[in-house]
Amino acid sequence: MMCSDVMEEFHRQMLAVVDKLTVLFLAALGVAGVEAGRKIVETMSETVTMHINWYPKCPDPKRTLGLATHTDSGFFTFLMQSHVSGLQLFRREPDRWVGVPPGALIVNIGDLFQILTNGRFRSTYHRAIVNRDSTRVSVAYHLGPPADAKVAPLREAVGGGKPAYRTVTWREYFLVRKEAFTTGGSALQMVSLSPGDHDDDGDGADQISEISS
Ligand SMILES: O=C(O)CCC(=O)C(=O)O
Ligand SMILES: [Fe+2]
Repeated sequence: MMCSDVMEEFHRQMLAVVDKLTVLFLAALGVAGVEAGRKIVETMSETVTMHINWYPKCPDPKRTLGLATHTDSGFFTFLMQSHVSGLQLFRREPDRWVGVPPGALIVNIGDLFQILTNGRFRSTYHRAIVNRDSTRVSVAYHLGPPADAKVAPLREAVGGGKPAYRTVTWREYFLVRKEAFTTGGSALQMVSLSPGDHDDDGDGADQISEISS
């Protein structure tokens, strides 16, 4: 079997999982009917990118990172990793880094899904550390909308309240993230409709990186 065949088969299988999972996420938010959910899922899986990350071993792992602290910007990411651990998730109360057991299949919520669900599902800060003795491989399957599709909080997620975020396209949101990256701010706060109210939208990756594991 050629590599492209394997990737296509993987993609086909992943879309089936995405379909099931998204319908469940949306049902939890009260999006009426499977059909309405399916429509959103279709938009959701229009931009798929797959990253294969390879982390070389490092003689002094404390002095570097394999992948710096970030949230994924799209809707969500499925992350598979080899038997070598390295992925860490940022958790609050108390602020700390939590290691993910090797071999676990991770589903990371991205920023656009946080916007779509009006903050009911929250994106996760994560990073990858390197290993002294072993190289590590991970496969990230990122899902997002077409670059110019408008993403706004779903009516069902807003309920009787107010939308917490303004409408953005992914293309536009990339620029906001770039600005946040250079200023050390939080991109989600920058598209928030009431910035002061979202303290848990993150302090920006720079500050979080300071917190030791
Ligand atoms: O290698 C990992 O475990 C993390 C990869 C990741 O966060 C990404 O590709 O966005
Ligand atoms: Fe990531």
